[in-house]
Amino acid sequence: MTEGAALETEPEVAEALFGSRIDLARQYTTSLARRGEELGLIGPLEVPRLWTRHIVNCALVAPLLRPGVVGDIGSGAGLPGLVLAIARPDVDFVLIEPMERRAEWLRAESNRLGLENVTVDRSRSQDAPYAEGLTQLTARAVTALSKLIPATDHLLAPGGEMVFMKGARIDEEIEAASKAIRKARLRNVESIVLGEGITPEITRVFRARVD
Ligand SMILES: C[S@@+](CC[C@H](N)C(=O)[O-])C[C@H]1O[C@@H](n2cnc3c(N)ncnc32)[C@H](O)[C@@H]1O
Repeated sequence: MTEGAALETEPEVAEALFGSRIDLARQYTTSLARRGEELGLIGPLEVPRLWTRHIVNCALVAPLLRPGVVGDIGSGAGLPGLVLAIARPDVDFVLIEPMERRAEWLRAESNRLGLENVTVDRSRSQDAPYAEGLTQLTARAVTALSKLIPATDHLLAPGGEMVFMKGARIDEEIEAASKAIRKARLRNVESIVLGEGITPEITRVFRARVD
């Protein structure tokens, strides 16, 4: 058994989320558990709860993605970008991360895992031009919606979607971002809860569409 598998607390949930890609998810988890703290990617308290709080929590977003190119803003350790790229080999991912050491980790990990659907762009979202536009954007723990929306809306193609993971105060954040939401002309704004009754670490998502 790998260290990643040893950290798994809900094997049946993991298999439902990752299917035949479960071994890749285990390899990534093992690697993050071994090297994440030393590389400053995760705090020491996160290792024992890596699987539930981070891997499963991110993988719950996978069913919301559609074929196309997803930009993951501020991927850091690869959360949610690498987890989603493992769960959804039918979707292409651009991991947009400005910090050199983190971008290096993301490149090395995606190569090691053989993820052909991942490219890494070492830049800030504000400086990352995608002429054809991205289909969807994901982000987790980057910044408040009131700042994240104006820093990312230019990256989306018409009809593209923001799918941002948020904490328990999501509704307050949406309220505080009302001006940014109007300015970016976001439509179908909603807050979604994923994983209820499946895992203790539910995931909250802000989803909205651009015209
Ligand atoms: C707190 S970490 C979260 C990392 C990861 N998403 C997670 O959930 O563990 C925030 C990350 O956002 C990145 N970041 C900050 N500002 C950014 C920007 N303007 N564009 C893209 N990434 C940014 C940081 O370099 C950092 O890796």
